[in-house]
Amino acid sequence: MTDNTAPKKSIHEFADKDGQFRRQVSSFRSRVSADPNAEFPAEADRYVLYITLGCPWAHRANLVRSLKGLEDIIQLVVMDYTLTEEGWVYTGVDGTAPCDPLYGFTRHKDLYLKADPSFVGRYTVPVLWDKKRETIVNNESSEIIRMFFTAFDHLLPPERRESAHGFGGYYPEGPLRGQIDELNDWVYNTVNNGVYKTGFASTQEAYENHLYPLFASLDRLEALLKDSAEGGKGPFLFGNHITEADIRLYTTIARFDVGYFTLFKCNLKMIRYEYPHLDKWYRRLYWDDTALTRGAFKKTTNFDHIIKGYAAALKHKTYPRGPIPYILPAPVEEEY
Ligand SMILES: N[C@@H](CCC(=O)N[C@@H](CS)C(=O)NCC(=O)O)C(=O)O
Repeated sequence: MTDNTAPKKSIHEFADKDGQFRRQVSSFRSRVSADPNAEFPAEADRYVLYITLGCPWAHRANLVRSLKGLEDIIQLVVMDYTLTEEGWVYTGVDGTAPCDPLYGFTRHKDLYLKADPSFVGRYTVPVLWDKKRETIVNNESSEIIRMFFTAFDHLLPPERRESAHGFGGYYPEGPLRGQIDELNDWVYNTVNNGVYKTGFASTQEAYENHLYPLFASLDRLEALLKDSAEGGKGPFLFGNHITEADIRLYTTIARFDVGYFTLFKCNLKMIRYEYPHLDKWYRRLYWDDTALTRGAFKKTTNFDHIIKGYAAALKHKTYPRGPIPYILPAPVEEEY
């Protein structure tokens, strides 16, 4: 039997031998907890979030950190957007950190090896680091955002606590939770990770096998948002409130026209021209600066790092300058 997942010669060789891209399973899976006696209790100035601004998975964590107003509680470290043969590195380019502020490392790899000298695998972002125990708590974005939703709530003003929002929370208890999970599941497989399976495919067959399901899912999301808006349910995926499903979809849609369409050949349709409801949903989130988001979507979206990061990952010598503008203006009231 062929071992499709055998070690690769280059860090930039993303597809396995059969032409398919398979995402590595995250290794550090502990949780920060509100319980003061837990192994990783939620405390101010104890945890550090390591990211690059190009990465959509890291973006999820950065976005929820901002949405929740955890900026003064969880430290943020931003690395260079260029994936090198050594993995993510520190260079200080374009406003990124010159080196790791805790240990002076110049490679992200060294943080993984500090946590576990025997670690083998890809040195991914995001990473949530514990300064006290000097180890990685978790490197799986879907779990980091769930911790951020609730674990630090006792350190936040009452209106920012998940419990204050009842059924309007990001991942509320009750019937909506199952619906969010269900949507997350197909969106992850065909959209969030679907763009990677399409863009990193190294055979025509693998590319096409993921391209069509990706656009079928975008069509499905467009229909869902159209129904929701026309049925008066509200502008978001589950009505009037932003949920985890909006957050997880946003970081992919923000990269679509500027990165996946151009560089990953996900180019059957553009969000801005062919998906009016999806585009309106996206623009509403990005441009919002009300108390609902306090500008968190725009603040955490860096198109320059996204475009340059994807071009570098594919080893392109140039990066695309279009489409201009990177995002269309905020929707006006008549559009709602
Ligand atoms: N399952 C992880 C995936 C994270 C991931 O794959 N991050 C990419 C950047 S977009 C990475 O760090 N890649 C480095 C590499 O592949 O060497 C999560 O959602 O947190």
